Amino acid sequence: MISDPITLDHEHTRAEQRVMLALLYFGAAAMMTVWALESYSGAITPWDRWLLPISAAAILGSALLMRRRPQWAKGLRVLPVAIFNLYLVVTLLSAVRFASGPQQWYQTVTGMYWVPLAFGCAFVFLPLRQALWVSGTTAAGIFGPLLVWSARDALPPWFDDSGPLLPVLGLAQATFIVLLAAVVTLRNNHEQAHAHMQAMHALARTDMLTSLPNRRAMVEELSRALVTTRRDGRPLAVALIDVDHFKRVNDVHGHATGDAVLKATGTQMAHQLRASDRLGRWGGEEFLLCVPDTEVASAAALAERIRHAVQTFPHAHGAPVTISIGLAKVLPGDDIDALVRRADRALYLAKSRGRNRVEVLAA
Ligand SMILES: Nc1nc2c(ncn2[C@@H]2O[C@H](COP(=O)(O)OP(=O)(O)OP(=O)(O)O)[C@@H](O)[C@H]2O)c(=O)[nH]1
Repeated sequence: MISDPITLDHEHTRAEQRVMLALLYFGAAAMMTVWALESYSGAITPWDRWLLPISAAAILGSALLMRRRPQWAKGLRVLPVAIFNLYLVVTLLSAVRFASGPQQWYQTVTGMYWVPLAFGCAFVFLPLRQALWVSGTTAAGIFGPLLVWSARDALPPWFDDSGPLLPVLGLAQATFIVLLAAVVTLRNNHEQAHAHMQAMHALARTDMLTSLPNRRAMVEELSRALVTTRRDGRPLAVALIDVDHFKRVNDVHGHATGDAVLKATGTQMAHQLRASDRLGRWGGEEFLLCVPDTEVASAAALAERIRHAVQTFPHAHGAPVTISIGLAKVLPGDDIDALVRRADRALYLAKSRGRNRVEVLAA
């Protein structure tokens, strides 16, 4: 059976949450690995010795908080992104300004390597507008001071001597932000189109008046049920259900009352079913019920329950409404037409034997 959109959405959110948490654990572990490598090789700066593990711990902490409070997780996502981006701005600018010799070069270059990752995190964790804002702020936080220092000749000599490093780096990072925004926009468009298609698919298979599956959906249901029955040799019963003297309801009480009766009858019948049974509007005042995995005797008992529920329902127009039900079981070699035709023959019997009854076609 196809999962309903709410279940699918819930599963999607849970899967997304799992990926986000895995990324945060991985990120914290990567930061601690960098810390260990740099500490071991002596390339670590005095501030990174503390800032790096503190930031990693803060990211891990926010991951654990998101796990503990899944209902806040969406709002909390900005936290690890802000921690990482802030750490990167501080450590990079400090390296340019306060580190010296090879340590300064190493910390600046590796810092620049991590900047695209900061943008990437923003676009993975946050909605598009927020991601653009965070990335823009991060880029401004890094390149703003670098530009000012460049204008004042306060940058390390190798920065300007080795070529137009600052504008090229800035352009590369800006291009990366544009690329990420484009990818996310394309993905959002794709998701919207997909959701729209799902809605259209559901609409095309739903009867507007009763909100039950329509004939198209029931034909699909029947063909699925027939495939399963043929494959597993499981029983299958199908019932055609027709409202008795429905023309009279329309003629006496009006078309609007007729519509209300069809709606209420559909709802009453649906209340009697198990999750695996499928009821749909076959057309006009006729409904079709597909009862998989059920012997015809049990299906007849279900049909009787449905008939009784409809008969006893107190309609707003004050008169009882009854239904006739024709039931048939699947036979070897049956296709949809053959099966429904036998249910229709059984329905004809129910009508001709006085209505408000269930008839089963033996073969
Ligand atoms: N209000 C309303 N009436 C509908 C709808 N679809 C079909 N009908 C009416 O249902 C009536 C069916 O009438 P008949 O086929 O003569 O059957 P019946 O009066 O129920 O008689 P039996 O089936 O022999 O018991 C027709 O008058 C249709 O116009 C609908 O969506 N709304």
